[in-house]
Amino acid sequence: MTKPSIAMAADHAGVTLKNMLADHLRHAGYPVEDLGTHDGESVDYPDYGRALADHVATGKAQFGVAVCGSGIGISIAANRNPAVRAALVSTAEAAELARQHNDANILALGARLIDSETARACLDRFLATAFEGGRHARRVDKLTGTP
Ligand SMILES: O=C(CO)[C@H](O)[C@H](O)[C@H](O)COP(=O)(O)O
Repeated sequence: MTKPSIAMAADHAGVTLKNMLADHLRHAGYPVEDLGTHDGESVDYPDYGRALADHVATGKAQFGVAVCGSGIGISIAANRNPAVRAALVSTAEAAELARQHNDANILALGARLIDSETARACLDRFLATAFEGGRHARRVDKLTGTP
């Protein structure tokens, strides 16, 4: 089965975790596009959150992974795009619910608040879980103003 394409972005605080997760995904056979940042030089998370959101919203990638120190700033930035549902999670259960109930299209992680094994588990569960639809579709539609 064809694997969905994944775009990834991080600020300086998230670059190490982002790179580790990109390697993990490539090893598992996912097409991955890395939108940066690429080193530890201080950068601004809104720039990366916005670029990732644009990428997902325009269909260049099916899903996104956003990482900053807490995951908060970059998820706020990504969620300013109305086509994006970025979910900041710290457990695999939350990652599963983000897909099942919210049809989240970006997974956000806080590199300073989560260990790499848990982050990998969150990502794997996120990508393995389908949107349930049904009553959840009505609610997701309301997020974008669809009657
Ligand atoms: O947006 C954040 C906080 O909600 C992220 O954790 C950033 O990565 C963080 O603010 C960066 O902080 P730094 O002191 O400039 O490394």
